[in-house]
Order: sequence, then C-alpha cells, then structure tokens
Amino acid sequence: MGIRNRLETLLEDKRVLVVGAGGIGCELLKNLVLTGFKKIHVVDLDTIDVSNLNRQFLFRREHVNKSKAEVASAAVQKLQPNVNITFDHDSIFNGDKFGISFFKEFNLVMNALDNRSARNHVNRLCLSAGVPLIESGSAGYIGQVSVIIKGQTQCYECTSKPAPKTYPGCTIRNTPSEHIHCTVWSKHCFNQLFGEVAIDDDVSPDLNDPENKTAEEATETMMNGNGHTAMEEGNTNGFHTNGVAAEESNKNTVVPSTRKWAEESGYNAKLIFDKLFHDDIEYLLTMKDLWKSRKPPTPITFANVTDEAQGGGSTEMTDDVNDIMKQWTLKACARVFVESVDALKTRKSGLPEGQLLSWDKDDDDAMRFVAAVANLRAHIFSIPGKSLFEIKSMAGNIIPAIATTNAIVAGMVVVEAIKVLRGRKDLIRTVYINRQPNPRGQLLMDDDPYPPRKECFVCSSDKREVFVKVNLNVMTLKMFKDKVLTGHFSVQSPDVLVATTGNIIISSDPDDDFSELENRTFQENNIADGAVLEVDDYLQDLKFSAVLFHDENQKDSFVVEQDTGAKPGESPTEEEASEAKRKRKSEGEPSASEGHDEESQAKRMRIAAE
Ligand SMILES: Nc1ncnc2c1ncn2[C@@H]1O[C@H](COP(=O)(O)OP(=O)(O)OP(=O)(O)O)[C@@H](O)[C@H]1O
Ligand SMILES: [Zn+2]
Repeated sequence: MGIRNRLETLLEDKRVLVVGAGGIGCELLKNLVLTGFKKIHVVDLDTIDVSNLNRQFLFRREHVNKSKAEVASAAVQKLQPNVNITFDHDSIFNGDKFGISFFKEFNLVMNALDNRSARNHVNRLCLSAGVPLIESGSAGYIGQVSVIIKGQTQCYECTSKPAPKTYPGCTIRNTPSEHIHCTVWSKHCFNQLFGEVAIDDDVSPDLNDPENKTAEEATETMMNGNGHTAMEEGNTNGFHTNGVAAEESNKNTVVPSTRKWAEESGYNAKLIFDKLFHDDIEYLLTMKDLWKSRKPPTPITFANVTDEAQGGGSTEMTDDVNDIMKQWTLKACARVFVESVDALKTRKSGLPEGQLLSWDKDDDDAMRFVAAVANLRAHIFSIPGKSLFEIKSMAGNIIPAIATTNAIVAGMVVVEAIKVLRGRKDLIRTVYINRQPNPRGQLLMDDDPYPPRKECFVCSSDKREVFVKVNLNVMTLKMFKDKVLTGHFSVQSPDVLVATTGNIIISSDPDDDFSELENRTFQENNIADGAVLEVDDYLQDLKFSAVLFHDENQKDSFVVEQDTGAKPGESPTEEEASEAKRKRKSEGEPSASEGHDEESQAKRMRIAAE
C-alpha cells in the first residue's frame, strides 16, 4: 500500500479537535484537510478583525466581523468538499458544551491558542479525558510544538511559566530607571483618571518603599500639610497613600483619590500636569533616602515647559505632534497632554453613568496620552524619551506575528499528529523553530519529549501540592479566589475547603452565599500560617492542595511555588535544573520548558537574540 493510501486508511475514522482559528489555526486547518484528515471540529470564540487579514489567509475583507470558526470551516471545506468539518463559535471555557465527555469524542486535540489560561484549561480537560494534545505557539520568528500524552510526556503545566513581566510598585511610583517604568506608570495614570482603577494602579508616591526610611517624616509632612504646597490647599493635591501606609502611620486620614481630585478640578489639564509632574515630584524629593545613591528627579511645571523652547536643538526631536516616529520635544508632550486630557474628558463625560474608558493601544487619544505622560515622566527622571511608535509597541506588548513562523508551526503540528495517531509514541519529538540558524545551521530543532514531572499539581498521580505565600492579615478569600485561583491557576469553578476542619470556604455553587466569609481575610476566618486548602474544580476535573504561608511582605500580592515540594525560598528547583540542561542541549537556543505565551516567548526571543 502506498503512503497516500496508508494515510487515508489511518485518517478515515479519526476525529480531531482544533481549538483556535487564528494565525496558526488557519494554517493548521488547511494542512489537515490537505493531508487527508476527514473529521474535524473547530472552536473559536472570536470574530474576524481587519488586522487578521494579512496572515489568517482563510479570511477575506468581506468576512470581517464574521465568526472565525465558521468562515475558516467553510473555506477549508471548499478545498476538500468531502471533509466533515463542524464548528462552534464559542469559548472553550464554556463548560456546558465543552466538558470532559465532549473531549472524549476526539482521537486528538490540537491547540492553536494565544493565551495561557485557555491553554491550561484544554491541557486539564485533555488529561482528564485521556486524549492526546498537541500544543503549539509562535512569537515573531520563534515557535514551538509539543505533544502532551498523559503519563508519558510533560503536560503544559509541568513547568511553571514565567509570570507576566511586572515591576515592583515602588520602582514604578518612586524610582523609575527605564523608560518602560514610565510607560507602565503612564498606563496606570490613564486608569486613575479615566478608566477602571485596579488596586495596583496607584500612581502617587509610595511611602511604603522599603528604601524610604524617611517615610514617617514624609507622612507627617503630608498629613500636616507642611512644606507641601498643594496639600495646604486642601484637596488640590490629590496625593493619597495606599491603605497600608495610612494604617501604619496610624492616621486614618481620608485622602482623596487622584480620580476624585481630577473630577473636582474639572479635569483641568494644566492643574493635573502640575500635580503629576511638579507637586508629586516635589513630594518624592522629601523622601530623601531614595536619592542618596540616585539622581533625584527634576520637577517641571506646565508654565516652564511651555515657555521654554525645550529640546529644539536636537535632530532626534520634533515639535510635530503628528509625527509618531520621532520623539516629541517636551513642549510637544505638554501640548499632546492637554489635547488628550481634554479629548478623554469629553469622551468620559459622554458615557452613561458608571461607565469608564478602557485603555487600548489602538485608541488614539489614549495612546497619545500615555506617550506624552511617559515621556514627561522620563524627562523628570533623566531617562531618554521615545517616539509614540516605540512606546506603543512597549505599552501594547506587541510581538509581531510572522505568517511564515505560523506556517512552519502548523506543518510540524501535522507531522506530530500523524505520529500520535499511528501510535508511534517512540517517534514523537518536541520541535523548536529558532530565530536564526544555530551554530550547526539548524533552524528547526527537536528534542525528546520530557517525562511528566512527578510533583506537577495538574498531572501528577500522587502529590499535587502548591505553596502560596500571602499576607494572611490582608488577603481576603475573595482576593485569593480571583487573583490566585482564577488569575494564576486558571481554575474556573473552585470549591475550596480547609483540610483540617473540613470547612468549605469557597463554593462554586451559585446558590451558596459565601459573601460574608469571602470578604474577610484569612486571619479573620481563623485560617493560619501552614493551613492546607483543598481546591477542587469539577469542570476541569482538577484537585490539588494549596499550602498557605504567611508573608508580611506581601500586601494584596502573592508568591506561588509549585515545583519540587520544597518550601518557598528553597532553590534551585528541579525545574530550574532541567531547564539549565535543556539550555545547554540547545546550544543557547530557547528552552523547551517555557510556554508559548507572550511573556515567555519574549524571554525566549531575548535568549535567542543574545
Ligand atoms: N477561550 C478561547 N476559546 C476559543 N478560542 C479562543 C479562546 N481564546 C483564544 N481563542 C482564539 O485563539 C486564536 C488565537 O489566534 P492568534 O494567536 O492568531 O490571535 P488573533 O487574536 O487572531 O490575532 P492577534 O492577537 O495577533 O490580533 C484566536 O482566534 C482566538 O479567538
Ligand atoms: Zn504536568
């Protein structure tokens, strides 16, 4: 029998699921039908955007705003009319439709997703249903394909993925040293003034900065209104401490939020300018310890920036506020600041009561505001400025999607898929697409799949444990549920009980009212250091223990260690050791263990580029 016939026979009755019909998904669906796959189901929640058309080649201009899953299915059906292709325009998180029994209907699942939580979710369902999964991803010129088979290879979560890049709050609020710190602050500033305010978005000086030994003195100054002109004028300053700082200084003064202050000032752009770039900076200067070994910031006012012709001599700078490729002069930044604050103020006031603006890199006013604010702050801290174009790419975390990388990834997915369906697990490889050929001239590299990690909290057959450091006096059960269980562990419908007492503290049943309990801290619920919580998500068929450790240094934040069973702080972990091994093996190329999501890809790109 020829190879074509053998393939036809093999694929005749195989049913496969493709999750995601974007960049990789379109390539993959085309490859599958051209290879001879006969029964394909595709799930995608999204509709087609104009920006998808340059690489998601199954879509045409007339398809914009239509379902990706539907249009992609119809397009590949045309390529091979005898293919049985079905679709769902829905999120894979929809547990009513896509539960374990749904996954069991397939011989193989292939992910073509773009986010970690959906990948985690499919990983868990495939493990539970006992269906092999092929995971893939790309970021710019690099890509990866790996096969996940329960009990035989590492699952997607055997290695923890690097957390999204975050910066210490005090660096952002007090001592920025890179332009990205100013860009992050600037996005927070947008939220403070016009958008949804997250607890981590505070832009005012941070008195809790561990370096700031003069905090008390500074707090006194602020509370008394001494030496801090704006404070003397009542609420014109709007400088507010975070809750903990206020508590620690034992002065529960209610200090108005930046938003409230801006609203009361009628969003007067020039006043906001002087508060952000002069008054708050003057205030930072009173925290003297911060500037012992750093260059202190230089406050600016709207009047002196606009009166002085700043930066006019530099060829790199422009007064043309429409030039997004060149760095604006300070004067131009001040002008954009006023224009964008005015525009955003008008848009915000036109919204129905209670609605807010949300930051989007493609929203011109929002982007111009962030670029101007970031450069003004950068100037204050003696950090070189950037063009709007550069800031947009940093602020939007943009890694360009490269159609060719997606095509190679999708090709390798099919190669591995056939091995899995032939039952040739001995042939399975993890494949990496490098940014450039390695010293041996290879652009594509492959490696043996790694065996499952014994302590993986998702796929281990015996010990599923994670260690979480939280401040038990600050973190409420609700914060734990939202930030740790959902935000970090991608758990969808958790039931949580305390191992020692058997008390249920979080319930997935919508009829249960746990609101009183959930709004209390762990400490208020008598949950102490070392407590073991049993977490159970019936939708994902996932159970693990979370051991809580009290850490005074965490506020509403947390640290997770889920690796070797070592207590928090003990290192190196087994994962780190095996990652080092992989790095050696791949001769400086990206490591196998890292995920496919934006952050880890960016990290891998850096490694590859170095
Ligand atoms: N929970 C989910 N359920 C179903 N599909 C999902 C889910 N999350 C993401 N997807 C889909 O996965 C696909 C990923 O494709 P891709 O990485 O090319 O992203 P994109 O949104 O099409 O493009 P870009 O992000 O570059 O604008 C998208 O079509 C997206 O809708
Ligand atoms: Zn695992």
